Amino acid sequence: MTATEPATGTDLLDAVADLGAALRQSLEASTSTTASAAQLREAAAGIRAATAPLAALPRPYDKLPAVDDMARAVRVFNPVVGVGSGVAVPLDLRPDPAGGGVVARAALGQRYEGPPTFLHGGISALLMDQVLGHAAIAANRWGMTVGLDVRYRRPVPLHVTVRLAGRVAAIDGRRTTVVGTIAADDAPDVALVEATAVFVSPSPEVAARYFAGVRTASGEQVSGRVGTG
Ligand SMILES: CCCCCCCCCCCCCCCC(=O)SCCNC(=O)CCNC(=O)[C@H](O)C(C)(C)COP(=O)(O)OP(=O)(O)OC[C@H]1O[C@@H](n2cnc3c(N)ncnc32)[C@H](O)[C@@H]1OP(=O)(O)O
Repeated sequence: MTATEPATGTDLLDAVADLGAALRQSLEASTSTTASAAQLREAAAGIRAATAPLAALPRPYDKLPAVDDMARAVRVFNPVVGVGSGVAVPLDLRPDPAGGGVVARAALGQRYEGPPTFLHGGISALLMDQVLGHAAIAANRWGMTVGLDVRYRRPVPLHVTVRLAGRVAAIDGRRTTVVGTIAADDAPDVALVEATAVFVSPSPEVAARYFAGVRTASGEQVSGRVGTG
């Protein structure tokens, strides 16, 4: 393929993922380097120069990326699971083979630091919101978060593989209650973080109002089957 040909499905997705990985490497390096002021300025100039051509081709925020796949809950720029996102881990959530729910493993880097050497508590909450949301979707219960309760039992160490898991605990009308944990992968029964979230499926009228203007890349309306991730 030449540079002037439009990128197609897989090629575009590969490129989105490649740029996402480069952005994450850049963020991780920028938060864990001892480079001099001159080296930092040189890096900043290079990043700005690389960004300019992207910024010149903006996508309206109510038009979904061409490589999103709403039917499979794939959102490439989601800030937790999106392969194209610089801020995402990205978590690779899978069905939990132990039964019910979803699970992911990840070692979290310096860019998510809160207390020195430990994960920021707000990041734990973000990760749990997403993990529990996917557990709801895995049970065919998509909804928007209306409540998220997070208990921090022990700090989550950086650079150590942790296990993030969630499973549906209760269903009541449009409400789905989901519970989950973050734990060291080698001690999965000792929760460092415990979370409970309530997701509510918007009524059709509310969903239509919220998402009426949202379109897929090919111009189809996604109202009523849109996700929030
Ligand atoms: C097809 C798949 C595509 C997938 C695609 C990929 C997606 C992949 C990502 C997934 C993972 C995302 C994870 C991040 C998810 C966010 O980040 S969501 C963003 C943050 N949340 C919000 O902005 C939600 C704000 N809240 C609202 O807009 C409205 O409350 C809602 C949720 C639309 C509900 O409004 P509504 O439809 O008018 O419902 P309403 O009648 O008020 O309440 C319905 C029921 O829920 C109850 N309820 C309401 N609030 C609460 C509450 N706080 N506590 C308990 N119960 C409550 C009500 O009491 C009522 O109960 P009943 O009376 O029926 O017994």
